[in-house]
Amino acid sequence: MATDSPLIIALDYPSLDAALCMADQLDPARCRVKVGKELFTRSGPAVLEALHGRGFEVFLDLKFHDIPNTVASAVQAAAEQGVWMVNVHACGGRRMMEAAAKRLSDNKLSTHLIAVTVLTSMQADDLTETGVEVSPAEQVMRLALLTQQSGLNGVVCSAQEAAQIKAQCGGEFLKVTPGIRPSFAEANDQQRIMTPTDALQAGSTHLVIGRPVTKAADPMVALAAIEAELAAF
Ligand SMILES: O=C(O)c1cc(=O)[nH]c(=O)n1[C@@H]1O[C@H](COP(=O)(O)O)[C@@H](O)[C@H]1O
Repeated sequence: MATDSPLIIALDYPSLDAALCMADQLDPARCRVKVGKELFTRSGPAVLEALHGRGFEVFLDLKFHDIPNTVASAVQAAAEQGVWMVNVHACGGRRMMEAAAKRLSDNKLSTHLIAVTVLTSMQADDLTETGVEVSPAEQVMRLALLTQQSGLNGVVCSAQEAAQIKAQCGGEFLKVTPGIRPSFAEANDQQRIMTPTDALQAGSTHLVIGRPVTKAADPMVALAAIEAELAAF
């Protein structure tokens, strides 16, 4: 089922049962869901079948980063399982991203392909330790432009960088932003955060939200509070 909601709920659970227990409380008309490394490593493609069977559009977040042929083949495998979106790491470089995008278009696969720029858990000193001497905002912009030139549909970035990416890459280029923290939620391990409304105002096209909903005392109350905030936007 297609939805025009910007919300993507991260199903970061250690088992298929736990993930489906959450999914069964969600409405595919009101959000998409994200399957990440922990859940996919434990449950495999069965989780994709189960979520598709419930009508959800799925973002398969495995952040591929490898040589071009390996990443292109992994992206093709994901798309052939019908996922709505899949991602790679932009720091894998132009040839890796171009190979992945070409593999999708050669096979007429319409899955959205996006690239992670700088993880929302990172700050300037984390980048410095990896040899990147520019600020997170500069590095995100550099990788966003590279991603666009490589033919991908958008990036994962923090909402703090969404406005600049919108200005340079345009409104159609997807800005998928994790690190979303409603005022009632803790930051946890996220560093570059923003509230849902501020994120949309800044130009985010999709908001990835995990623990503020999934670890809330009542996940549905937390989700309703976020939806109410966005409805007023
Ligand atoms: O690619 C992602 O989805 C991602 C990229 C990034 O830079 N930061 C980030 O937090 N994520 C994912 O977004 C989700 C955020 O979850 P919460 O911090 O619980 O809201 C997690 O599943 C992360 O793996």
